Amino acid sequence: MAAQAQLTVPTDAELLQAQADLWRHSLYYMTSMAFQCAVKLGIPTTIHRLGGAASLPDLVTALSLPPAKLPYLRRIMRLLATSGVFATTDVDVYRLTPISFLLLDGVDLDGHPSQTSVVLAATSRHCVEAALGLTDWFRKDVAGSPFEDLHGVTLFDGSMAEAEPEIDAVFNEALAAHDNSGFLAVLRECGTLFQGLHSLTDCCGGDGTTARAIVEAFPQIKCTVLDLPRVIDTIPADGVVNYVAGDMFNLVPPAQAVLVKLVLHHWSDEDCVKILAQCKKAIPSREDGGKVIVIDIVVDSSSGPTHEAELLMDVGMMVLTNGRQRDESDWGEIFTKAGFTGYNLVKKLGARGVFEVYP
Ligand SMILES: C[S@@+](CC[C@H](N)C(=O)[O-])C[C@H]1O[C@@H](n2cnc3c(N)ncnc32)[C@H](O)[C@@H]1O
Repeated sequence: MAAQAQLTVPTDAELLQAQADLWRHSLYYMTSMAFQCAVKLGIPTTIHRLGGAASLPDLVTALSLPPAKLPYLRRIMRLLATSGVFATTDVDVYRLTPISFLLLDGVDLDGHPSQTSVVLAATSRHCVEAALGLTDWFRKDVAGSPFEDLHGVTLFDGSMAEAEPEIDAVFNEALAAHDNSGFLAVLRECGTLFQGLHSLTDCCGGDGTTARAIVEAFPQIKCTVLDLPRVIDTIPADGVVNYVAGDMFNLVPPAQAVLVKLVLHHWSDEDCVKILAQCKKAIPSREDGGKVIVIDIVVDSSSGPTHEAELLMDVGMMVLTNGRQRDESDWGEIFTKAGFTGYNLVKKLGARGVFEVYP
């Protein structure tokens, strides 16, 4: 008979704590919904307009809520303060934290655009219903994500624009806010990556926001943006950036460096290898200064509280797309398979890693 591992039954204290943890895990979505509610009510922007701190009666008045809702608002705000969305020092007075600073409408935070649309998209009925479909999806032999399986459309490929233009607009706004967030910090913290470059192709560069920021900081760099025709055809020529319509799986316009920012986490490993192989064809040898700059999430178990966010983003990718978040060794493997000789993880900024990858 196989030896049985000795079963240690948890103590009363451990089981009582476990029950509280079980409530927390089962009710995490209440935090997401309270967060969505605060964003939809405009609480961060209202606190900002009220001078950076607001009492509950101030909020009720400024938001034109029925006075009878004050005790309920207190309960939502208490939860969100415990989660770090707001800070509270005096009883019933709430202040902004870095999280709520990211949710201000019409306030320029120097390269950190408002993430309101990210919250609205991530907590939308479409995403929540896709996540509710995970169990069915696991039991079915289907290739697409739970989102595709449930809604019959793929995010960001144009198919949702036809089926549901309103929600497609919310998702596209969220994608732009997410992808544009923090790039000026990359230029400030990792500027040496771009110094000395004479040309750069931003692969999947969308409307050119990133490329224009690069040219503004490094005017000697001739920037080209590659994106699909349906994106490029809507961009007016600006005389700053060269816009090329095409398919990265076929050809990436040649340059000394290629930037691939927040693209690869949307794709499978096999597709990442194909995309990076095209990027490699676009650049000169390492001796001639050729390189690919990859900016993407790097899962890192030593990154403290950010690690949980990295894992949530990974499962989020699984529910919504065919992509995934990767740790450094996953990235290294993909770079090698695509034919690169080495890489340097130049810096980790929040959950994002900035890689220099050498041909
Ligand atoms: C996640 S966004 C990229 C974000 C952008 N790099 C940034 O940081 O702002 C994905 C972009 O890839 C483009 N795209 C998708 N498939 C493509 C393909 N096969 N060739 C070129 N661009 C593609 C989409 O049109 C979209 O603009």
